[in-house]
Amino acid sequence: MMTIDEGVGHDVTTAGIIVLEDDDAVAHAMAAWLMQSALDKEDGPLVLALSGGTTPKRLLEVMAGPEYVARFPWKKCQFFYGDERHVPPDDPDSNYHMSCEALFSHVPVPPENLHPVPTGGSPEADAAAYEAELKKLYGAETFESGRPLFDVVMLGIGPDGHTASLFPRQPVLEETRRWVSTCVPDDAPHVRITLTYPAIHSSRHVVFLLTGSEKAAMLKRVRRGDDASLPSSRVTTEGTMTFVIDRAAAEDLSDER
Ligand SMILES: O=C(O)[C@H](O)[C@@H](O)[C@H](O)[C@H](O)COP(=O)(O)O
Repeated sequence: MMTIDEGVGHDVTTAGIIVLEDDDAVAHAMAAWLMQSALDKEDGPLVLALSGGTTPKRLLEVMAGPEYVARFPWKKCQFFYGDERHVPPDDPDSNYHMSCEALFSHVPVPPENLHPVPTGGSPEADAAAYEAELKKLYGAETFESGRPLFDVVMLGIGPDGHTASLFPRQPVLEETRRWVSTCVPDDAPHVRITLTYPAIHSSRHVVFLLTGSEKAAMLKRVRRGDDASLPSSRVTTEGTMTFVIDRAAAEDLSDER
């Protein structure tokens, strides 16, 4: 798989940051990199964990464009979700719903390549079912280092420093065994189902997508890495971690680059 800076056509700094002009540039660069990675992959499908949120939505919309409909190897890609709200799949708050509206209802992806988080049972049972689905794909009950579950895990960062549905102060942050867990945020609606830190760790690439000046201060805090109460700052991967951001989100990082 090509490195992200080759794919995006910009240098990644030693700190693992790529700064592009604006949210549109971020979306287009990520879409191009994902397509090339999927085309290049020879040893099985490209396995993605998608994120909810506004920046990924723009990326998915770009991937619904004619060039991607025609050239993206849809059959070669397995689409999972980093987290989900425990709501029906047609709920406006569902990440699956958002991804279908933005992308999947417009492209020739085989339905069996879409892996929405189940939300029809209890949150605990649905989390366990999603974990079982991931274990089936992986072909083992425990992670082996050097054999990542995901090719790419896409993440955002929320205003309280959460990522996926790993929210501050929640027990899920201490999970070491489960791959998928529930999370009940203090002040966000809906029970969530989320990948845990160990599942995110089993990846070739973790990519944080951040755009807009409202992300700048939190990004600086996360990048400082000295505040373990911010869930985003505790994400690790056995592969590479890259922040693909726009100028506005980068405005507080001048001392880092
Ligand atoms: O919303 C979700 O489904 C994700 O759980 C969440 O982690 C999201 O990625 C961040 O809150 C950033 O969201 P924005 O990109 O919309 O700011």
